[in-house]
Amino acid sequence: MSFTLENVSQRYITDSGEVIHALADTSLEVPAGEFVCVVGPSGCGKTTLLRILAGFLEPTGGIASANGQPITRPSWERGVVFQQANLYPWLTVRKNVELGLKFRGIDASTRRETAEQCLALVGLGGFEDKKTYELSGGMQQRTQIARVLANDPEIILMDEPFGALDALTRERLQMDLLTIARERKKTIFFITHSVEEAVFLGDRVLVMSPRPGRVVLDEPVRISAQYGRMLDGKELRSTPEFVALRDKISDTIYEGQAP
Ligand SMILES: Nc1ncnc2c1ncn2[C@@H]1O[C@H](COP(=O)(O)OP(=O)(O)OP(=O)(O)O)[C@@H](O)[C@H]1O
Repeated sequence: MSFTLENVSQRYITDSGEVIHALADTSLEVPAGEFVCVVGPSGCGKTTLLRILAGFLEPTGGIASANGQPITRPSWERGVVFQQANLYPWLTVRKNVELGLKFRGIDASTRRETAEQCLALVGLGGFEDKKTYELSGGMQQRTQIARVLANDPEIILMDEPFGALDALTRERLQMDLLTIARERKKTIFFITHSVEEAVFLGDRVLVMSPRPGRVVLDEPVRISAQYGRMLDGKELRSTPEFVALRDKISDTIYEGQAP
């Protein structure tokens, strides 16, 4: 599923009446199956953009569409993964993953089978009957990803999903996410504060300016697609292409900041 933004902008009005211009006119076309990473300084409107795409927020200007249809509400076709897993602690891992399917009225045996498949896909086969508080942070994040995958969304919107994880767990999850994105042909919109993560994962990296945010660099990347099967993560991060892209993107972010 593709998505587009046509002159999308966002102004918030705070409780004290202040108008915050969070997002300037932003236009973007993302074809089905593309992995787009978004980086930019804190407060530049990345999460605002994700909330608009998720259908949590109607933009104050412009139109956001998925497959040509205006986005007006949340939909299971657009799954959202947050920095915190937000799992239900009183439910097992399996029941957490089944929840969206249950809300959609899917029968119990299909739910069970789908949950098992998705948990196996994120490397949590055998953990189905654990309570979520028995899991590590990385395993909770895997469960959250399985919960989204269970709905088989065509677009996955991810807001710093690995930001709270230690470096090793983060790298493992990055590799697994790349495999899932390729095998399941998902369109992914991935927000991160890490330029390295963006270059590693993305087919394309968008850099946003400080508030009001707009896209100041739209860079094709495809490092993992090019080298992913030949090199391990560490080797890949030291290729000249990787280093050059990382520096270009970092420089663009820093150039946009006030001195
Ligand atoms: N509901 C709201 N009401 C008022 N202002 C808001 C609201 N939500 C966000 N903002 C403001 O809009 C701007 C953009 O916020 P947003 O969360 O989209 O940025 P971000 O790039 O995701 O930031 P970060 O990288 O720190 O998570 C910020 O200045 C924020 O304070």
